[in-house]
Amino acid sequence: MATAATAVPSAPLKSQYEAHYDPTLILKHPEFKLLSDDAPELQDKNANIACAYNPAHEVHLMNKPRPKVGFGEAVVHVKATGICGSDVHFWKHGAIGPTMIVRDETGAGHESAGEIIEIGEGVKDLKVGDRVAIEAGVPCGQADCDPCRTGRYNACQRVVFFSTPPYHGTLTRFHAHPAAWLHKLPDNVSFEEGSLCEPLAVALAGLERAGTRLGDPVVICGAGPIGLVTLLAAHASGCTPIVITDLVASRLEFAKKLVPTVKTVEIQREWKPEDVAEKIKDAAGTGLKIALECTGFESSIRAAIYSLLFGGKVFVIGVGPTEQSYPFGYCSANEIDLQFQYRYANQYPKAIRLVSGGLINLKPLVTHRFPLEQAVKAFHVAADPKQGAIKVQITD
Ligand SMILES: NC(=O)c1ccc[n+]([C@@H]2O[C@H](COP(=O)([O-])OP(=O)(O)OC[C@H]3O[C@@H](n4cnc5c(N)ncnc54)[C@H](O)[C@@H]3O)[C@@H](O)[C@H]2O)c1
Ligand SMILES: OC[C@H](O)C(O)[C@@H](O)CO
Ligand SMILES: [Zn+2]
Ligand SMILES: [Zn+2]
Repeated sequence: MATAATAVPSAPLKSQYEAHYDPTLILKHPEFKLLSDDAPELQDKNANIACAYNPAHEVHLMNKPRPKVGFGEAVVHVKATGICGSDVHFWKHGAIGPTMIVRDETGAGHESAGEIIEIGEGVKDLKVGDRVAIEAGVPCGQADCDPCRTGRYNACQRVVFFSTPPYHGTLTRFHAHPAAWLHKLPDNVSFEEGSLCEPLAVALAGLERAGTRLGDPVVICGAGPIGLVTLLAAHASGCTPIVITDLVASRLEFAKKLVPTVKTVEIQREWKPEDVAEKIKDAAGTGLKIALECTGFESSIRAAIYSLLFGGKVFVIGVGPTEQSYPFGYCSANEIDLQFQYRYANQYPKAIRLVSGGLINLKPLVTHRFPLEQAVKAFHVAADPKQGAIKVQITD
């Protein structure tokens, strides 16, 4: 497989930033403006409408200049974008961890797919009209970058991850992207499914690094979108039995509809992790080898630790607070491995093959759809637990 280092076009890094990715250039651009509810741009299908959040915890539509295609790039008409929990988190809380901080207007969205409408010089494998999934993280691909050189490009320190501050996201009508990070969609994979390949890529990266195998008994902690795509992927890869936990009954019911054989554990907040672990073990009916942790909460990670056999592995996909504590003595005496996932590398082609080949059906995950002009409404639905949304999609 080609590594990131060979796949990235050889345009100088600085010019890539200058061309499209420097948010200060976009914000200072005369065409950039926030849109009122009656703005004429909302009626104009050529306007590059985007959805943005800011440090005042507002979410609104903005108009961005239409991107010009650069060397090795394509302009994509974005047709479908899913709202990720991190989009909502950036809007509501203004930061994720100590480094990703919303300091200005920041365009949302990194789960997108669309149609190519313009091709830049030097692009050989794609053409106008191609349908593509957008891999939102664009690593530097430079020879002096060890993660890029060795194919673990999710660790690239110079990555431009669209929608993570300071970079605007792909929840916009027109988006210029390096062609090397666009993945062609087969005819039987819809734009919505293409956009859902992003959370699927997270789950696949987790399963790959967790080392799950055919017949492995596993528990998935948390039945949010990430837990649910992890469930679909674990099921497709032959894990059995699969137990899934959540605090919310409706999410477990959703999991059961996706994979009827899954065993569910509805956790009560007052239960101690050791008690949760007993319920998980009871539900499994057999010793568990791997926990795929999809909440990031300490109590859930602790429960996962206690639920496994000697030599088991807790694989943490969830993102939690900067500091947490774990039962060291228990992990040590029971050889429990603890492992983590940060985004993904080399997963999009696999995700697309799995969807196209019929092994993973992502369609049922979409519970709500809104047109681009109503993206703000979509954000409010995604952020309100009472609405029962799993994946909110914005289409154009
Ligand atoms: N590693 C990565 O690269 C990566 C990428 C995307 C998302 N994530 C993280 O994955 C996690 C899940 O994302 P999501 O979009 O599904 O979030 P979500 O908040 O929609 O879902 C989390 C689910 O966990 C449940 N939950 C909370 N506490 C629990 C507990 N103690 N036990 C069992 N279930 C519990 C919630 O009820 C909810 O249904 C988040 O932490 C997110 O930041 C990580
Ligand atoms: O799916 C990718 C994740 O949402 C991102 O890593 C985000 O959480 C921070 O940039
Ligand atoms: Zn995300
Ligand atoms: Zn790099």
